[in-house]
Amino acid sequence: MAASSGGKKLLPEPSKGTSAASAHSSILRKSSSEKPVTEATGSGSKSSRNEDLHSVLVTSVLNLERLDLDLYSNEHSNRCTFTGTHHWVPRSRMLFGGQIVGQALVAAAMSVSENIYAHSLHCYFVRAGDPKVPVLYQVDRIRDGKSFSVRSVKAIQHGNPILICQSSFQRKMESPIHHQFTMPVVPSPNELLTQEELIQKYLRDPALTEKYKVGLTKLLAEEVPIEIKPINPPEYYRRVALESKQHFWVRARGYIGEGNMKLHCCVAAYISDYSFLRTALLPHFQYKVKFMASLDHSMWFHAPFRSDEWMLYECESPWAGSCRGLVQGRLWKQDGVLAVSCAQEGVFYVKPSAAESKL
Ligand SMILES: CCCC/C=C\CCCCCCCC(=O)SCCNC(=O)CCNC(=O)[C@H](O)C(C)(C)COP(=O)(O)OP(=O)(O)OC[C@H]1O[C@@H](n2cnc3c(N)ncnc32)[C@H](O)[C@@H]1OP(=O)(O)O
Repeated sequence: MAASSGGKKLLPEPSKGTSAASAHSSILRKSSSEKPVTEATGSGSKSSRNEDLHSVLVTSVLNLERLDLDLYSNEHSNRCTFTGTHHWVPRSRMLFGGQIVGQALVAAAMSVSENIYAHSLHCYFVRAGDPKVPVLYQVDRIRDGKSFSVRSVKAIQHGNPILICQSSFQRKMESPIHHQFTMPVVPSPNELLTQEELIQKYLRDPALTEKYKVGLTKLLAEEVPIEIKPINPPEYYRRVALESKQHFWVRARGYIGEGNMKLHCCVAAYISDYSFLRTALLPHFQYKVKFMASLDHSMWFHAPFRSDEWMLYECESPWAGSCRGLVQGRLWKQDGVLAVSCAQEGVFYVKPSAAESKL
C-alpha cells in the first residue's frame, strides 16, 4: 500500500517482510511502523523561493536510507563528488556537527507518530566524525507516553558512537501560559549582503594580503547548503576585541516548502551549528585556534517555522574558560516569533597569534 502524507503519494512502503538490504527507502518513504519525516513540498502557502531548486539538505543531506527498523545510514544519500560520502565538511576535516545532529533527529523522527513534533534535543559529540565513511543511526525507543515520546539515537562510525542524542517529541497542545522575549531590532535581510557577497567585496581590496586572499577564496568555494547574511560583520582583518555576540540572517539554500515541522526542525538542527561556536572567540582576536570542536548541542523548538525562509540567528557567549566556551542562540522568524533556542559548549585549544597587520 503506498503511504501518503500531505496528500502526496509517497513511494510504496517496503512490506513487513522486506529484507533490510532491499528496503532501500529514503526518509521520504516509510515502513509500516515508521512515519514520514521529510515531505519536501506540501500544500500551504507558496514560498517566494524558486520551487524547482529543492534544498540539498532535504534531497540529500537529511535523506537517510532505512537499513532496518530504527536503523539508518547516510551512505546512499550524501553522495558528493568532493568527499564521495558526505556533502559539505568543514576545513577542520571533522564531520560537521550540525549534519550529525540533523541526521540523528531525522532517524528519531522516523520512529514517532505523525502527529507529534520535536520540542527538544540534547547531544554530546563524543568522537570526531570521519568524512571518509558513512554514519549509521541507531534509534532506541525510550518511551511513548500520552503526550510525550522520548528517543535516544547513537550515531556510529567504525563500530563506535560519535554522537549520542536524546530527543523528545510532544503532541500539539494549547496553553494559556505563553510569553517570549522581544526580537532584536536589526536590518532586514534585503538590506544586507550575503556571506559570499561580503567575501567578494573583501577580495576586491587591493591591500588584501595573500594569506587572507587564500583563506577567503577557500571559504567562497565551500558548498555550504546554508545562506547567511551577517549583520555588522566584523572586518575580518581588524584585530580588535569584539563583544561575544553576533547576529545573522540564515536559511537553508534552496526550496523546502511547507512540508512538515519534523523536516524543518531537522534542517534547523543542521543550520544552528554553523558559525555558532565562533561567537565565543570574537573577544579573543589575539589567539590562534589550534583545535576547536563542539562538545554538546541542545535545542528547544518553540513555534512552527520555515527553515528555507530567512530567520534571525541571535548568538551570544556569556562565558569562556578552562579551554571551553558556552554559546547560546535564538532563531527568530521575521514576524518576531521566537522559533528555536539553542545552546552549545565547545573546546578550544589556542596559542598567541603573531601580531600582523592587514598589509
Ligand atoms: C566567516 C566564516 C565562519 C565559518 C564558521 C564556521 C565554519 C564551519 C563550522 C566549524 C565547525 C565547528 C563545530 C563542529 O562542527 S565540530 C564537530 C562536532 N564536534 C566533534 O566532532 C567533537 C567530537 N569529540 C571529540 O573529538 C572528543 O570528544 C574531544 C572533544 C576531542 C575530546 O577528546 P579527548 O580525547 O579528551 O581529546 P583532547 O585531550 O581534548 O585532545 C583533542 C585534541 O587537542 C589536542 N590538545 C589537547 N590538549 C591540548 C592543549 N592544551 N593545547 C593544544 N592542543 C591540545 C590533542 O592533542 C588532540 O589532538 P589530536 O591528538 O591531534 O587529536
